[in-house]
Amino acid sequence: MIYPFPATAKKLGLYPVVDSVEWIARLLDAGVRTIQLRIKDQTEAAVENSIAEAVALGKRYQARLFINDYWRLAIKYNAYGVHLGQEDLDVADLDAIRHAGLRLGLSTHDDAELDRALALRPSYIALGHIFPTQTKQMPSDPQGLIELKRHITRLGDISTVAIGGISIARAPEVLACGVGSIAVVSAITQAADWRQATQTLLALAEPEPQFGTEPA
Ligand SMILES: Cc1ncc(COP(=O)(O)OP(=O)(O)O)c(N)n1
Ligand SMILES: Cc1nc(C(=O)O)sc1CCOP(=O)(O)O
Ligand SMILES: [Mg+2]
Repeated sequence: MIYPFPATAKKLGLYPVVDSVEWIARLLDAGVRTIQLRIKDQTEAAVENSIAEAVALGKRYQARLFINDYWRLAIKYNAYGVHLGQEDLDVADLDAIRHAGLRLGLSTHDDAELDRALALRPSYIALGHIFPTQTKQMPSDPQGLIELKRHITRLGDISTVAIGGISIARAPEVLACGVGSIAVVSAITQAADWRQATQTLLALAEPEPQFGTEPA
């Protein structure tokens, strides 16, 4: 029997994905309460301090801080959660993450990946990439809104996150598909005015109330 990962809010709201502790600090201060530290292709030694600081900030702001990829360090510093992609799944120790009580978010890009993710009973499922993105080279085509809606319908009560090419202009149509969260990189980090962009996206995404009111 596969035991589920701890639940998170069904609607995680605005979910910025950023590559530094500086971004984590400024976005938590701006009111963001779901966020991911995504540092790519470094040694564990090189990212350890950043992960420790990000987790401490997440706790100080009572935010949902997910660590991308570096699941061992996420366990070591007791992060709120870990985000893993399909390739990460081939090497990560999911039992260790589950036993440590961390939430797990999983990337998916098509029905086969969705089947695999569902079987693992994660805390949320990310659906990407919805639109073309300049932030990451993607091996697949964008899924678009019709596929997003189909996946959301299939996923029912599971917490869902849409990612990939989501701008302020496109956020309303993505949210209208019923997804619980919009994950964004460039819409905030490349914005002419990141504070204004963050406030606009926070208002659009309307997250649920914070800790204490969500499922254990
Ligand atoms: C919320 C969210 N969704 C998808 C991803 C992508 O994760 P992954 O497929 O593991 O790719 P990398 O981010 O590791 O390049 C994500 N990070 N966050
Ligand atoms: C990190 C990442 N993962 C994706 C996926 O589809 O799995 S798309 C993506 C990049 C998203 O950046 P932006 O908001 O700038 O398009
Ligand atoms: Mg990954």
